[in-house]
Amino acid sequence: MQILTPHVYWAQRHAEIYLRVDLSDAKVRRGHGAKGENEYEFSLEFFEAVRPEIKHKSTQRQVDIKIKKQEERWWDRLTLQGKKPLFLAPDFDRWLDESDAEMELQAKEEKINKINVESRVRKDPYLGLKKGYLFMYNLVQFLGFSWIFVNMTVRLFILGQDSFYDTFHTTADMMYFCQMMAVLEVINPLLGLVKTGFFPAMIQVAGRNVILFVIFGSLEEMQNKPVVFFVFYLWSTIEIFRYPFYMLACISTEWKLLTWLRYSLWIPLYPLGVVAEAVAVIQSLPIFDETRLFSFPLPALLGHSLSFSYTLQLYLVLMFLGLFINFRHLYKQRKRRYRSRKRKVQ
Ligand SMILES: CCCCCCCCCCCCC[C@@H](O)CC(=O)SCCNC(=O)CCNC(=O)[C@H](O)C(C)(C)COP(=O)(O)OP(=O)(O)OC[C@H]1O[C@@H](n2cnc3c(N)ncnc32)[C@H](O)[C@@H]1OP(=O)(O)O
Repeated sequence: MQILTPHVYWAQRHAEIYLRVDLSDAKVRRGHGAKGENEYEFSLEFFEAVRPEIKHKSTQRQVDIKIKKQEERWWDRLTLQGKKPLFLAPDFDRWLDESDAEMELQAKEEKINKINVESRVRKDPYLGLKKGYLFMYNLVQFLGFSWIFVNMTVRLFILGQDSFYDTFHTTADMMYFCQMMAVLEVINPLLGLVKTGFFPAMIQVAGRNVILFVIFGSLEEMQNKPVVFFVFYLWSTIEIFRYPFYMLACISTEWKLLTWLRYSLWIPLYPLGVVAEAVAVIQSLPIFDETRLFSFPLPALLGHSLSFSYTLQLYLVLMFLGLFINFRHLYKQRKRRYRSRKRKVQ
């Protein structure tokens, strides 16, 4: 019995080669070809290296062979030699040109990504609970800061500059409540509930709480100073946009204007806030020196006690370091937000 060469049809993708051998009911080397039952054989020297594992499936009509390329790239032709063997032809049932194959690959990747995201989302049975908790937290903070903002604005319109002097007495309770709640913003990233970095949140919350509880809260002499007005007004101005932005994020909604305000208002407000807080710290230094509040007892040899104002002077340096860290963080968040949105639009 003579050994014949079967017709072989081929097509490729970036990662693999498909061969279709025109033999029906093929067993090893034997099959039913154009010239009847015979022994068939063919050999090909590929354009580039392929992996050793080869998959093949023999059906009543043909033998399908799938070979993986060593390197995932598009080949100019199937064989190393430029001249195509006579028994070889394109498999038009599977044929795709390079750009179509790329599109097919992209569609496959997108499908896989979608399935991955869906399965990840489905895997978290507490997602609804987490979103519900975050939504409620943001709502409460939004209402709290809105109350402070509206109260201060109305009083400013009615009383003018006189309203500067009793900001603390009219709004401090609500500010205490909101800033105590804000401690959750440090805990949330630790629990993996939000993607926020732990340090930026810690700097923000600790920084504000030092001003609120230590400087304003513990020194009555500070409570009727106009600086309280500026600090509270700057804090609440950003928060009445930041919290609704988070609330919408919890229900996968976005308002462009709100997003823009959340990621832009901090540019003037943050440095102004730090300057206002620094003024409050500087104004409190002589009061701490005078009252000796929180002063650190020293051995008699070294003097009476070390005034808390020295700690606050060190804190002033930390404040500007904190400003630098958080300014950089917010700048990166802004860039990330607008870069990823631009990519989605393309
Ligand atoms: C005793 C030790 C003391 C040590 C400290 C010493 C240094 C002190 C220096 C302090 C200086 C502070 C000055 C400051 O008080 C002055 C002012 O505040 S002035 C007013 C202006 N201020 C601002 O604009 C800052 C406002 N604050 C913030 O923006 C945040 O607190 C901050 C942590 C700084 C940044 O926020 P974040 O990292 O969360 O950025 P994103 O908003 O982009 O959020 C990231 C993703 O997480 C999702 N997320 C976050 N939180 C929530 C939430 N509560 N609910 C739902 N989702 C949330 C958010 O949607 C983002 O998700 P995605 O990326 O998918 O969009």
